[in-house]
Amino acid sequence: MPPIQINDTTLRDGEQAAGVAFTVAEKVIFATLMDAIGVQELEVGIPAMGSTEAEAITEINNLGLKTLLTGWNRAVRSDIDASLACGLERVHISVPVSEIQIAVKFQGNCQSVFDRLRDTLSYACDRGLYISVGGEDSSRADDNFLLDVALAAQDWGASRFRFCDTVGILDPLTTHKKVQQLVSKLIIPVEMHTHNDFGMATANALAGIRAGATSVNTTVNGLGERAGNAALEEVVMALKRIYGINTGIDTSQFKEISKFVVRASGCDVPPWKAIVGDNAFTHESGIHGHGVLQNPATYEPFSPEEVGRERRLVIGKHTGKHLVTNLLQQHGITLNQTETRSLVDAVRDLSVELKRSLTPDELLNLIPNLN
Ligand SMILES: CC(=O)SCCNC(=O)CCNC(=O)[C@H](O)C(C)(C)COP(=O)(O)OP(=O)(O)OC[C@H]1O[C@@H](n2cnc3c(N)ncnc32)[C@H](O)[C@@H]1OP(=O)(O)O
Ligand SMILES: O=C(O)CCC(=O)C(=O)O
Repeated sequence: MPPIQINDTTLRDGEQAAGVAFTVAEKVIFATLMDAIGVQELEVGIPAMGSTEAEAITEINNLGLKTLLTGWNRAVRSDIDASLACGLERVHISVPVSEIQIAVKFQGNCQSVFDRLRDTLSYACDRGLYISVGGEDSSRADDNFLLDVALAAQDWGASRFRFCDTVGILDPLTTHKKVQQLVSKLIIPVEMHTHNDFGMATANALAGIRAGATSVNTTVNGLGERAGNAALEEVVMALKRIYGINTGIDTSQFKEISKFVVRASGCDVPPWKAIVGDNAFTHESGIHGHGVLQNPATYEPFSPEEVGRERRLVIGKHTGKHLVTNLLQQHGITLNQTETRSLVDAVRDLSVELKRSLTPDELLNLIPNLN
């Protein structure tokens, strides 16, 4: 498969998550962190939103980062002016392509999609900008209409077309079919933009890549509108580990960047969240512990260090004798078989009572001889 470009939109679609509002300083730090780990492109915000957003974008643009910076725009000339005022050299222009979106935005006038696109594309082209075009709600659009819009965008100077599953209604098989059709007819690259309303944002992003898309939108932790977007850490690790595609991104900083976004957004990630969740490399169950103690690959798809994590073995309701014995050995304690079995039973009872795993001290306190 060809190289894949990550175009992270935490600063645009990530921040559109209800209740999230990054400060200028947070946006600048985030962009610097993403640049440092080698993310190729950032959708850096919406210049037309006004002065604070424009200030953040301008400040990031002035840093001279290696990562490419793209501003999000409606098909409106004043939006392009706002992007230019921030010093951006790359703009993304979005047009609605489904019947329902065209109805609410352009009063059902499909010709308006082409007219506005042509107008803003020529306006941006005349100013020497790199232009990406997005088909908002591509997944619910008529396939022929979507293709006509994408071909028109290509003819009028767009350098990339974004396929958007705006309300996250696709599954990977349908995504593959739709994106393959688009890719086969276009010369310009196709970018995937997927939402997680049915929990398939990452899977659909990957399906689009399998179908020939060469760019993909992500957000850190999957932060984004409603149920969020395809998560940076999931897409990059799946590309690397499932398809053998190295994006060149330093994945060892994923946990640190995830923590930064948790703090800046005020949105925590659940313990079971892939890659960055607290439990992603934590083992408690007896059978898993028994396996991991001999060979971690029995229950880990890749090593935690690869994404800035550490393996944790904890004692709890599901723990068996091997894990308990291992922890006791670390404290220089050896029990016979009967004592170990009694201890495992006591661990189960206390875990149920406390409704959590036990600390090492709590485990040691259960040993009769130590009480
Ligand atoms: C699927 C997506 O994520 S799309 C991106 C969504 N992101 C955001 O909306 C976040 C930032 N948005 C904003 O700050 C504001 O919406 C602004 C600055 C862009 C516009 O603000 P306002 O002038 O107050 O308009 P408001 O937000 O109420 O309505 C949106 C307007 O944009 C128009 N519009 C929406 N999409 C497009 C488009 N792709 N091209 C052209 N016009 C569009 C709507 O028809 C409506 O037009 P109207 O002002 O003539 O009625
Ligand atoms: O870029 C576009 O056209 C819209 C992107 C978007 O946020 C979406 O469709 O959910």
